[in-house]
Formats: sequence, C-alpha cells, structure tokens
Amino acid sequence: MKHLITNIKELIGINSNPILIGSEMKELHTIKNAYLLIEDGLIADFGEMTALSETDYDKVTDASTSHVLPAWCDSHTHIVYAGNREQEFVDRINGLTYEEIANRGGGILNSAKKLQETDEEELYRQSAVRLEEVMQMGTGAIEIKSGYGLTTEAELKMLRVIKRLKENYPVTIKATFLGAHAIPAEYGKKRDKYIDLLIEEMLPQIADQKLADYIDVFCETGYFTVDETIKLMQAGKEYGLKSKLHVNQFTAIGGIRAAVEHGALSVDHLEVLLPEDIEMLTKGATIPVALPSCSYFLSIPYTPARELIDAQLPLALATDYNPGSTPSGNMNFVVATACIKMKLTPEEAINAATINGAAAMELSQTHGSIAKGKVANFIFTKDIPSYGYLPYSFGSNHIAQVMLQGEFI
Ligand SMILES: N=CN[C@@H](CCC(=O)O)C(=O)O
Ligand SMILES: [Zn+2]
Repeated sequence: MKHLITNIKELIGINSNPILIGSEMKELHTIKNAYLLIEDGLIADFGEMTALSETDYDKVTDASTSHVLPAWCDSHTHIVYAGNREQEFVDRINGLTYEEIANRGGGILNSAKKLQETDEEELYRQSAVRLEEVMQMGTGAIEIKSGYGLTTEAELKMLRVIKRLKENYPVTIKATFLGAHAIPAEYGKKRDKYIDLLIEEMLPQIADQKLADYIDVFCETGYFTVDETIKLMQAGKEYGLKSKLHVNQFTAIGGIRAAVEHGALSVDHLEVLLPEDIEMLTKGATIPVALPSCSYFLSIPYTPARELIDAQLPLALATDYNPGSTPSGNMNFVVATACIKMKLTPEEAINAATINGAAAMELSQTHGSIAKGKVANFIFTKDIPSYGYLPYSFGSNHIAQVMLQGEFI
C-alpha cells in the first residue's frame, strides 16, 4: 500500500542521528512544500514537491494546511493506575505538601491500595482510556512503568496490562518494572525484606514471562537509598534489564553518580541538581530526562535544562503521566512548558520530545524523526503559521490528525 502525502506546508524533524547532543539540539531540519511517501507503515521517501516524480499511488492525501512532524516519544509514564488522587490535589491546595501527604499513607501507597483492589480487566479498561487519550494528543511511542502494585501479584497484574496494551494499540510501548517505587507499610523497618522480595521473587517471574524491558528505582530521601538502587540495578542487569531511574526529584543524594557508573539508560526528574551531578553526566552515556509537567503540578523547581544542554548533554522531555505528581499525558503542554519555564527554544524542545525521547527508550533507529525506513508516526497540525506556534500558542489544540504506523487514528 503506497500512500502519498502532498503539498505539506513544512515537513519537520528530518534527521538521521540517533540522538542530539547539546548545541545539535538547536537544529531542526525541515522541508517546505514537501511530499511524504508511506509504504506498509514505514517512511519510504520524502522531499520537495518539485522533485516528486509521477508514479502510481494507492492513496493520495493533500496536506496543504498542515505542518507535519514526528509523533511524540514519551519516555516516562505511569499510565497504568486505578482511580485517581483528586483528594490529595485538594489537600495540597489547602496547604499540605506532597511529602506530608505521603507520610500520612497517601501518595504512592494510596495508589497501590487502589490498584490492589482493582481487578485486571478494570485496570486494563482505565489504562486503555488514558492510552487512547495520549495517542490523540500525538504520542506514538511511550514507556509505561509498573510500581503501583508493590506486591508480586499486583506488580505482575500491572505488567500484564501493559503487555495487553502493547498487543492492542498501534503505539510502540516499552515496559519498565518499578517495584522499587515505595516501601509498603507492612514492611515498616524490614525494608531489606522488601528488597529481597523484589530481587528474589518479582524479578525472576517478570523476566521469565518477558514482561519488562527496563528496571526503575525511586532513588530519593524517604524512598530508596543509593546503595539499594545499586543493588537493584545490578539485579536487573542479571536479567538483561537496563535501568531508567527516578533521581534528584526532591534531594540530591548521589543517584546520578550511581546511575552513570552502572550504565543506566536514563536518569529522570533532576529538579534538584548539583554541579557535580552535571559533571558526572558529561562522563557517561546516561540520558537526562526532564518532566516539566510534574514541576508545574507540584510547584517544585524545573529541571535546569539550559545548564544540561549548555554542558553539551542530550536532553529528553517526557510527561510522567501518573495520578499523584502529574495527572496529564499531554506532550504538547510539556513542549510548551519546556520553552516557557525552562528556556528551551522550540527547536530544542521538539527535538527533546521526539528523537531524544526515542533514544531514552532505545527506539531512535525506528522512531522520533523523519528518515527513510522509520515508522510512519506523524502529527498533522491544523493551519498554523509555523512550528514555533505550537509552544507559543500553548494550551490550544493545534493537532488536526495523528497517523500511527501509516494509518490515521
Ligand atoms: N516520583 C516518583 N513517582 C512518580 C509519582 C508517584 C506518585 O505520586 O504517585 C513521579 O515520577 O513523579
Ligand atoms: Zn515518574
């Protein structure tokens, strides 16, 4: 099946590099008045309209009112959860902090209780609604974490739901095991017993059933220590799982050094960064990932993204869609907020949300840019004056249509 898209106002994100680093992120290559040829769900060709040679196509679509860019690659989400935490939102408005709510048994443990009480079918149904919502907002590849189960049974349930979503939707999904999201209350002072459960009971079953691509740990004061994080990264590695870590959200305790030294794929959050953390990142290949919607929702500092890019590091942007700190999966808002609050240029923000997001999921050979052979995942915009208008005119929906795997959804 050959589908030709003609007269594209501007085709955006033409790039064959697997990741863009530092000043490279400023470049966003485009072609004005372009065509795009899609064959069997992949990009077969593209170029200027004037270079298009006459051939037979099965379908032709005129895109003369659209800018076309790669679908978003959201490398950090927790979209499989049960219910919501709207009450905690109101509690925070009334003066409690995220930490105070967690210390009273709210937060992650609140979501874990809800998820344990929800059957697998209902959990799938609620999660599928969220996945469909983010696809309509332009997301074509997404990472989804477990971590609201915190028992073997409930963690496996979450990961099976992710597997079913993978099978049923035309969006590329990577699954991450985040059993080390919080210590369940019943383990109290016996935290070592919970770490043993993660390593000796959960990991082997998850690996045996091929339910996860990565392992994650919430390395943070009050959650998991650096030593525990290292132990879990090493255990994951024995089962072939690279790490993608939650680090430096509230405090800088040395998680970044551990991540880089143990070859983590990404370090995510980074709202609180010390100069030595940035220095450490320049010595390794671990990708920093910023989550600006989380900063927005919790009123915590924004990741110093300018400093990271100016240190010649790559940067990826993701949503962190979850019920507690970021009940939003809108990558368009993430891109706009990165420009408005973190001083990224529109070019840097779009690159961070596409090709660098793909790299943070090891998908950049197939996703995240316009290049021959890549999956035909695109956002077709409404009639806007330029791609910079997307973050500038924040909060409006500028998407006319989304194409995933060569089909309009
Ligand atoms: N920080 C850790 N985990 C999630 C939020 C957890 C929650 O509040 O449910 C995050 O990435 O922000
Ligand atoms: Zn998260």
